[in-house]
Amino acid sequence: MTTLKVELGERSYPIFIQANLLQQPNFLAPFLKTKTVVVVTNEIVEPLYFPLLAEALKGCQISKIVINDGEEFKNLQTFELVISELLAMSAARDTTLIALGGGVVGDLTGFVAACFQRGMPFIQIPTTLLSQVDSSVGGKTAVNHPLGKNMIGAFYQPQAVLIDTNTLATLPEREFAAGMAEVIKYGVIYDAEFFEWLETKQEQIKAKDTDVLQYMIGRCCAIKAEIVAVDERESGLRALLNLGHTFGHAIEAEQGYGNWLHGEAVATGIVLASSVATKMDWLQTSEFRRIFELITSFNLPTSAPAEMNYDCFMRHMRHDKKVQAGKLNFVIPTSIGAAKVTSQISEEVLRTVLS
Ligand SMILES: NC(=O)c1ccc[n+]([C@@H]2O[C@H](COP(=O)([O-])OP(=O)(O)OC[C@H]3O[C@@H](n4cnc5c(N)ncnc54)[C@H](O)[C@@H]3O)[C@@H](O)[C@H]2O)c1
Ligand SMILES: O=C(O)C(=O)C[C@@H](O)[C@H](O)[C@H](O)COP(=O)(O)O
Ligand SMILES: [Zn+2]
Repeated sequence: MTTLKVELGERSYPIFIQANLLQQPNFLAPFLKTKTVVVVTNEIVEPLYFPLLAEALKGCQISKIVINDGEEFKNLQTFELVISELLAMSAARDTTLIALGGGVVGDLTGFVAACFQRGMPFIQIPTTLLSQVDSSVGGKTAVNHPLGKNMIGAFYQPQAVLIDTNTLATLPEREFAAGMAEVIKYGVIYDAEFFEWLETKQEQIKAKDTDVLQYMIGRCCAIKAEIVAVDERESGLRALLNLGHTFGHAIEAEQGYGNWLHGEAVATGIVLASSVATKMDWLQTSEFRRIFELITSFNLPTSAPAEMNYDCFMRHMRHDKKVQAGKLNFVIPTSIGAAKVTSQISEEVLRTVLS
């Protein structure tokens, strides 16, 4: 078992990572305020993992809310639907919400928890690689708006993050690869040694070696916990976690949140940001190549949809949350293991990279 902690004073919480965690007796009990629990999940995950969770919650009064599957359902309509179901079942402020699923279920459930009666406790049980390494940790909760990704949300931390790596056994390969984009991100922005480790462990990662996955997920959660503890609300350091997202979110919004997966858009965004960095002479070409090669080795896309030109990107990117005083800020790698946030990118370079 890997145990980590997100240090946020009285809002601190643990992260547990273990194969078969869902089958450990009483693994949830310490984090429940009362014995009334509502599990939010989706139509794909529910038949796979709700029965195990229900077994672990024996003795509690359990209800479940099953939402539609897909990023296009991470919106205000689903938010309202979940709130209405909570009201219909007379959920109260001390009911615990449990998010069982990927980042869509986690982000939406967290936002519901932040808003329902102005805040109720929630627990993250992430079941995709992406949600285990990134979205379940750190308290960014949100839904999308047609005009912009994660435009409506709150910073709201869970009571605990409980990761059963065995759930990855049923995850489609394309979804696993999408999660690898966020994994690679941590190496690029923060940890050169981890990036090198990823380069050498590609085969074991693809083979889903249990120990290798446990270490990889643990390292990502540890980096994220460290960053969030320093800068919970993204006034500085935390913005680095947004590497690739300014371009990536533009791709997702342009596609109407279908077609491209979040991780795929982020992978392409990382390549675009790295390309900007080399053109501005901030990143060596040899390092650009290593980033590009690691991303392509997991079959992730590296170029934006052909129909998206500079103007199209700019139209979406003006809604980016890192806009300050009307200026767009980009996260740009400066070497493997380090990145900076800057608005000082020439229009010419941006036009070249986005054309
Ligand atoms: N809050 C944050 O800090 C943060 C960080 C990164 C990403 N995100 C958000 O996370 C979302 C992406 O998350 P995601 O990649 O997990 O997508 P997702 O939640 O859509 O899950 C991907 C697919 O896998 C299915 N699935 C989930 N677990 C499964 C399992 N164990 N076996 C089989 N199928 C399974 C889902 O039903 C879905 O079809 C995006 O909305 C993104 O914006 C948030
Ligand atoms: O936790 C963070 O901070 C991140 O930026 C992690 C990202 O991987 C994630 O996709 C996040 O939801 C993006 O946040 P946003 O503020 O750009 O909507
Ligand atoms: Zn992301």
